[in-house]
Formats: sequence, structure tokens, C-alpha cells
Amino acid sequence: MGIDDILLHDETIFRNLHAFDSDYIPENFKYRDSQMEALAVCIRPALMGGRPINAVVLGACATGKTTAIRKLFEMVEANSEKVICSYINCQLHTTRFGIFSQIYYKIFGYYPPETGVPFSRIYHDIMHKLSTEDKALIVALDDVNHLFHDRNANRIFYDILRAHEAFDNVRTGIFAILSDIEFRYALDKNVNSVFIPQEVIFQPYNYDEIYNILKDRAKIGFYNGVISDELIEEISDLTFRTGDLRYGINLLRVCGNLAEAEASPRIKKAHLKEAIKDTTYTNFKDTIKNLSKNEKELLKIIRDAKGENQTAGQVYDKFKKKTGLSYSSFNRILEKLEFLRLIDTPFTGKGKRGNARLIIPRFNKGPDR
Ligand SMILES: Nc1ncnc2c1ncn2[C@@H]1O[C@H](COP(=O)(O)OP(=O)(O)OP(=O)(O)O)[C@@H](O)[C@H]1O
Repeated sequence: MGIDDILLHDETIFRNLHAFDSDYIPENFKYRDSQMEALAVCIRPALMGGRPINAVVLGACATGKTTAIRKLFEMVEANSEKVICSYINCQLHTTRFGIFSQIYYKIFGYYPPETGVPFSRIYHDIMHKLSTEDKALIVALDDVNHLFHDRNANRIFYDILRAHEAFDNVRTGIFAILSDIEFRYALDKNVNSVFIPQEVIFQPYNYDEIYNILKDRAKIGFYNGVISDELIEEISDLTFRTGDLRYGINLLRVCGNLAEAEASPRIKKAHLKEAIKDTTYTNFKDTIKNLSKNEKELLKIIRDAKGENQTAGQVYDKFKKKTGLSYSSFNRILEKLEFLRLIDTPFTGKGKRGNARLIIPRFNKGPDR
């Protein structure tokens, strides 16, 4: 196929190219009803003239946290003028000014000037408007862990949650979204006293759920017959093993691109093989990069285990030799690694009271990982 053909060939296997974009919001959002309901319960008081309930939204990567919040915010805004919902990606906006600029924009429809106006003025304008118009404000801080890198979190939480002390009748709440279970220990005492959140947990998807989600997505993104159920099963299997739904959605897209580049009306196994080579587990790498020294140490010990999977006790012995840390610290790290889907820790039914656990890595034991 020549360049001309590639550029001008106007047949496509994609029914909707955007279906595979990272910010695509699927109409059919399954398996998250209970989480959406729990969050709706947090919003409800705000709709009735009260204060929203704060929430921490926890779950590993690509478990639908962002999608759930965005859908819910859309529903709230379509039904009520009484609540302003501000969704903020804290990877992009990390400073106090940055965050409040986003809130300001949501309320006024334009950004505050970047220079010449003191922060207190912007803050005052926001809260004054909420107070005089009797509107509640819910701020969703997505990937909130990024605010902790620069130690901005305490100040921002404080500014949002204690606004009612300075402004009559201001009703504010925070939904903090993150994929790190240790977050709750990271706030200052005086913030902790006002931020007593409801926890909403997004469990990892199981294989069947992943399959159904990917099949739905393929149906939206590709024309009928472009991809077979067997290939979707294979992609689901790979996705389940990485624990990252985004990887699966990405594979669908890359497969589609490869088939289309060859003007093939169908995605073939060879396309998937090639797509696997091209599509890295970016999230996996990011996750590892963000681990602490001790967390990495423990992961290494688990990775380096030869042959049989080990029990928690065996792993702890090695971990203690290396780090000198207590069993409870070890347990906390273990919990975190499991939460991030880097390991599984099934019970063996053996040991004291039958509660010995096995430690099984969920990643390939390659030397570079
Ligand atoms: N139940 C679901 N049905 C359909 N698509 C889903 C579902 N859950 C997640 N997805 C899709 O998976 C991708 C990741 O979802 P989302 O961004 O909501 O996850 P997240 O938990 O916020 O991830 P992260 O922690 O990495 O920010 C999106 O493309 C989203 O459309």
C-alpha cells in the first residue's frame, strides 16, 4: 500500500475513533452502581440545602473512579442549580492558585488574572458568590496525591473546607480521588478534624467484567465483524493479568490502527501480536516509579523468589533482614502492593488458625522490572 493509499483510502474499520480515547466517557458504565450510589448519598445533603459529605474515592488504576465522578457531576448539574461541581485533575493543577483558578472558572465562566490580584481576592470572590447565591460547592480532586508532593494539600483542603467559618452559610465538600491507600495518613491534624471522609472503594474488575467492558467498547469503536470474540478474550486475558483496563482499551485501538494501515477489514491475530509489542504497560511502570524505597525492596524480594510462591512469613523473614522493619510495617506495604494489583495474597488455609497467606506476583519476573 502506497502513501497515497494510506492517506486517501477512505474506508475505515472504526465506527467511532474516539471510543478509545482516554477521556471518552462510555454511555454504558457497568459494575459501578454501588459506588455511584454511595457518592450520590454524599452529594444529596447539598441538594437539600445542607453540606455535602466529604469522600475519599479509592481504587487501583483504571477502575472507573474518574468516569464515575464525571458522570455523577453531569447528572447533578443537569438536575440542579444549587450545587456547583468542580472536577480538577491534580496532575495538571498542583498549586493553591491553580486549584482555585479552576474553581473560579467553574463558577464565573472565565479564569482570574494570573498576576496583579492577590489570592485572597480570588478566594473571597468564590466564597462570596457561593454565599450570596446559596450554592454548595463540591470539589473533586483527582489524583490528589500530586498535591502532597509540594505539600500544598493541607492548605488547599483547609481553604475549601473551612470556608464556612469566614463566609456565612457556605457549604463545601471534597471528593479526594486516588490510587494510594496510604493517603489517609498524610493530612495534618487540623485538616483531619474537618475532613472526615466517607470511603468509597472501587474494587478491581474481574475477568468477566473486563471482557464485557472491552466487548462493549469494541462494539462502539469498530464496525460489526471487525474483531472476533476470541481476540477480545485474548485481550481481556492480558488486561486481567496487568490489572489495567486502560491497557486493554489501548490494545484495541492499536490493533485497529494496524489492521487499518494494512487495509485489512478485520483485525487478525498477527495485529494483536504486533500491538502487544508496541503497547507498554505505562501504568505499571509509573506505579513502580512512585513506590518508596521499602516498597520497592519488598517487591524485589517477591520478584526474586525462585520457583514456588512463598508464604507471607517467609517473605517477611527476608524483608526484615534487609530493612529491619516490623511485621506491621511489612503488612501495610503488602496491603498497598496488593491494592495496586502488583501482587495477590490468597489464604492457603494452612498455618496457625488457617490464615497463612501466599504472596504471588502479578507481573512477569523479567530482570528489568
Ligand atoms: N465500568 C466501566 N465500563 C466501561 N468503561 C470503563 C469502566 N470502568 C473504567 N472504564 C474505562 O477505563 C478507562 C479508565 O477509567 P477511569 O479513568 O475512570 O479510571 P480511574 O480509576 O479514574 O483511573 P486512574 O486512577 O488511573 O485515574 C476509561 O477509558 C474508562 O472509560
